[in-house]
Amino acid sequence: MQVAVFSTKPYDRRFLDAANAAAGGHHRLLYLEPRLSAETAVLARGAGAVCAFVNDVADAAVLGALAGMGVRLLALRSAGFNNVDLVEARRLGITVARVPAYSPESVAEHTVAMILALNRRIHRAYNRVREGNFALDGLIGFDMKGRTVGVVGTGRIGVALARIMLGFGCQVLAHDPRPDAALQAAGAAYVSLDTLLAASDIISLHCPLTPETHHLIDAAAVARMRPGAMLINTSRGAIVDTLAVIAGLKAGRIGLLGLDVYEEEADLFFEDLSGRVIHDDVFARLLTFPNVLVTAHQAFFTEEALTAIAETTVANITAFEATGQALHEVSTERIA
Ligand SMILES: NC(=O)c1ccc[n+]([C@@H]2O[C@H](COP(=O)([O-])OP(=O)(O)OC[C@H]3O[C@@H](n4cnc5c(N)ncnc54)[C@H](O)[C@@H]3O)[C@@H](O)[C@H]2O)c1
Repeated sequence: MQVAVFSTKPYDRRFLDAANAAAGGHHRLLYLEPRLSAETAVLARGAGAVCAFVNDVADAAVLGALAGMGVRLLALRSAGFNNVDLVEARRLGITVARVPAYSPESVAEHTVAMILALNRRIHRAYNRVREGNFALDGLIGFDMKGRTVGVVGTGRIGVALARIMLGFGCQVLAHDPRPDAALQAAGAAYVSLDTLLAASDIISLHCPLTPETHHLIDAAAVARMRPGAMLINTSRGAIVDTLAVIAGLKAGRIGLLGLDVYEEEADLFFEDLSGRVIHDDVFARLLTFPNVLVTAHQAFFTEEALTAIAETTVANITAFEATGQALHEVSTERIA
């Protein structure tokens, strides 16, 4: 099958080529650097399938253009699918497939890296030592053992993080409309979101971005947090109202903030913009805080995750070509 692969970097090509070759090399993968958008959709002409990533846009206009060119499959190289208009895809007869689970540990372990780096001020210590400043003032952290960690969303990634935190000797509070019995048995306590926000030293977000979770962390949620609490978002940017969080940082309500995702990241992340002026003043303000650590949507970025993403994506395309059904279709009940 001919596949137009949008938003590709050299590493995407390496892993997708290997997965395609291992599966028999059946697909012609046309690698495209641009993001999928209304302007770039035309690049998919001639392809039966489009492969897209987290900041590609598959709204009604894009899907309409793709359907008009004969595209029948949208294969996402991600677990999240908040960037796709599923109702419109179904109406147009475009199957949407994703990679539901590709190494929850990759994201959970990056979350732990952010928690520990912020706690022990590693980002500041690294710069200090390089400049010959070996003073410790301002670098005081806290023992993780005995602290309360609130995990919002205990699916694959949230459970993996919760288990690591239990291993650190933390008390784990969880919030999810579908509690995980095994995690409960392992020692996590399910509570309301308000209780979790009020009782946690560290709050980590692992729910999907949906209309219900959009700006889940808003000014009211920030006001409920413990003064000085740590907030980590490695899920999707728009779960957090960035302006509310900046106000929380300025007020000292949020003591430490770790972001791997940002609500307006599409114009920034995955590109080298080091020689340019950042026009996003909200993002630029975030970078000025000494107690904020930002990584550019890299939580998934491990050998294991990239291998699994590529293999499942190729398997989705192969199955769709053979049977008309992808292995991991975004189920229709998720549309309701
Ligand atoms: N930063 C990265 O590189 C990266 C990589 C992969 C996934 N992600 C993000 O992580 C998210 C979680 O991934 P996953 O594989 O664990 O997904 P998952 O589907 O296994 O788990 C999501 C959990 O969130 C719960 N949930 C839904 N609505 C909720 C709400 N309002 N409050 C609390 N919980 C709620 C669900 O019941 C489910 O248990 C994805 O949706 C994606 O946005 C980020």
